[in-house]
Amino acid sequence: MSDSVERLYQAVLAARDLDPATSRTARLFRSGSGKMAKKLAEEAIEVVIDAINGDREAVVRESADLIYNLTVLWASAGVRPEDVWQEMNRRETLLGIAEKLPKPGVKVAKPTLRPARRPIAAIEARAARKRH
Ligand SMILES: N=c1c2ncn([C@@H]3O[C@H](COP(=O)(O)OP(=O)(O)OP(=O)(O)O)[C@@H](O)[C@H]3O)c2ncn1[C@@H]1O[C@H](COP(=O)(O)O)[C@@H](O)[C@H]1O
Repeated sequence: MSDSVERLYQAVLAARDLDPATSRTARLFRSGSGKMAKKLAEEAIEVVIDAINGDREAVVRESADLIYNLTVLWASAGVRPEDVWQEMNRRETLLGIAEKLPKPGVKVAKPTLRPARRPIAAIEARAARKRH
């Protein structure tokens, strides 16, 4: 996924200064971050509505629009996809460590004590007695 988002991000950067008459992206950049944020929010709401309605195909289509509008807003805010991947990696590492630690307030069960094993020497002595 990150590869196609990278390519889309580069395409958005390349379209930023094109003729607004032919490029939706250039139009969005002319309109400013308020309009970009509004488009992103609209697409997010469309995804939510389609998911609630159980329209899987529409969720896929609207998700692609959502990601496009997200990359436009990133480009406008000076955020690069790799900045987001880095943050995701940081969380993955952090949560990966956190998963291994006991959660605060959760009591860790004490290991149950097993009955002591009979000494091996005693077993060997019994085996020796049987042989005689
Ligand atoms: N990936 C996309 C992309 N995804 C979605 N969209 C557009 O965003 C629209 C979704 O918004 P809406 O549903 O609001 O569509 P609308 O009703 O026509 O909305 P308005 O923008 O007219 O208000 C879709 O219909 C697409 O036209 C995209 N527009 C452009 N790109 C890519 O962006 C790059 C630059 O393209 P241009 O903007 O055409 O220069 C190219 O690589 C394109 O492939």
